[in-house]
Amino acid sequence: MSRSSRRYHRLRGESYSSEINARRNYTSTQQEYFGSETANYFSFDREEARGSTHYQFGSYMNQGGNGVRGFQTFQTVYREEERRESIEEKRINGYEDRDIVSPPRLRYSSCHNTWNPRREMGYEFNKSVPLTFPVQTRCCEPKNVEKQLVQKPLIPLCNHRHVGHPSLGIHHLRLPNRYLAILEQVVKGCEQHANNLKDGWSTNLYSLTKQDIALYEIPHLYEMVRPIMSYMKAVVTQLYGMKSLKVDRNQPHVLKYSGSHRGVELHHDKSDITMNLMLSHSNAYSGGGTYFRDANENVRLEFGEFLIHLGSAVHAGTNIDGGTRYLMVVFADEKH
Ligand SMILES: O=C(O)CCC(=O)C(=O)O
Ligand SMILES: [Fe+2]
Repeated sequence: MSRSSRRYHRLRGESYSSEINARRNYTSTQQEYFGSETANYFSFDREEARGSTHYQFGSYMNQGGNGVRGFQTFQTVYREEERRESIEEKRINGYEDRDIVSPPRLRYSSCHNTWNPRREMGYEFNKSVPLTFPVQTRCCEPKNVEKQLVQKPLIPLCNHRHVGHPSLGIHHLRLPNRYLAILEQVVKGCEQHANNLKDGWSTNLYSLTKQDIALYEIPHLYEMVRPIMSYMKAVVTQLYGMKSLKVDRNQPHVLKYSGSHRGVELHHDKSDITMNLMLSHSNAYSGGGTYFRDANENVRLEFGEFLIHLGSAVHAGTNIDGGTRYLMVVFADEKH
């Protein structure tokens, strides 16, 4: 094993944890541990080290290269992995743990002070909750690491996936179950409200969507969706690395597609970020969906699922063929 290949050693992310699991049952001799397979397994290049959570224990192994040292080092890593898992459990149970750092923020703010989330959307998000330890790296040492460590705890993401290439910044997620009952109330409340309006759903809020109601018109609904708004905003700020968001008084608003108003043509929104939450069950209408031109994908959300995308992403509301489709839409801007 060359000196340089010993220098950096990886311990991070999902792919790694399965390797660690495999190692739990690993009962090798110390010679095996230092075998060439292991050397490759642990080594990775400087570029990959940049911004990754990893442990530098190359120095241990360099100290005379004696097997006992190496083995102890592995034990340390193993214990760290256990600690990581127990933190993950705590977070899922709703504990706050201020040691947990958002990887994208740490990664980018430490490496590129001028990082612009809209320009560089291509970073990877773990499918489940991304968790890391704050570990300073030799090659990219954050100057104000103390400041960065005190951050908001991460919001657990439900069923997160990218629509199209991650660089498009289009996210498909689901609301946690605790919010779902509210959504049915929103549809009912809007219908009741529209029945009392002269023009029904045609409030002329937005020219394209035609049938929409701003929830501030229905104060009890506005209050009801407040926690959902907070949740979605927190997800947005986390995903795009933004400080906070501001919305105008038409947010959130509810759209209704029915009868001759079946969809909206290709367009982009005037917002920085758009959130689009499905209020209908998918068997309540046929056809429909949100079509993203650059991903060439029509996303047919299930009840309680939502899309987050840049306002600049070109998209359309695909025509429904029958039934009624309700959405709650939020146009938001980044607050600097
Ligand atoms: O109907 C949809 O899925 C998209 C709605 C939309 O694009 C909008 O309200 O701006
Ligand atoms: Fe839109």
